[in-house]
Amino acid sequence: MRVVVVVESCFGNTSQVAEAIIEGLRAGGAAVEVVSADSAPPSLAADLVLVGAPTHNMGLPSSASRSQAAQKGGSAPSSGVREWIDRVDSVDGRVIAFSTTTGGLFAGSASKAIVKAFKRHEIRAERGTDFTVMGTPGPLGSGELARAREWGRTLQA
Ligand SMILES: Cc1cc2nc3c(=O)[nH]c(=O)nc-3n(C[C@H](O)[C@H](O)[C@H](O)COP(=O)(O)O)c2cc1C
Repeated sequence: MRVVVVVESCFGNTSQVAEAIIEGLRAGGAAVEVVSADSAPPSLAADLVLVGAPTHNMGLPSSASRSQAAQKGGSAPSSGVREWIDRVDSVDGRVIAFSTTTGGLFAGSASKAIVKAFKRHEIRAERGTDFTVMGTPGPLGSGELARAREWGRTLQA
């Protein structure tokens, strides 16, 4: 199985989750390529395309929210998953979204926003799993990396 993972991250937590998912996928024999959303190509073809981002303001990061992340010590990529989806021509393969969130009732979810954004481009994406961070810079909640590895393993099926 060939997998492409498109990821955005300001403080590194979503990237860590992506790496753990990839470990799980590779343990099952998948060939996995990871690409940063700011340099992802407009057309992708794979058996599985995973798209992950941190939750900002209950949805996908924007240039304004990335600047806010940078003010809090994170990095601010010039563009991310939101802009990549806007310039996507085609994605051939099953698409599954994941995200990191602080959790709770009003946290929102970037994975939900990813599914909606693809829908606007008439591309079907499924909502995968959200992983919990303990605060804006992280760290990830206890056990979340193990859960990400396990999730990666199940995606192999
Ligand atoms: C500007 C900004 C807005 C945020 N808004 C939310 C939010 O609405 N809901 C939430 O769960 N987390 C929110 N967060 C926390 C992020 O989810 C957290 O920083 C992110 O998951 C960490 O992932 P990263 O290390 O990959 O950037 C926000 C963070 C920033 C910087």
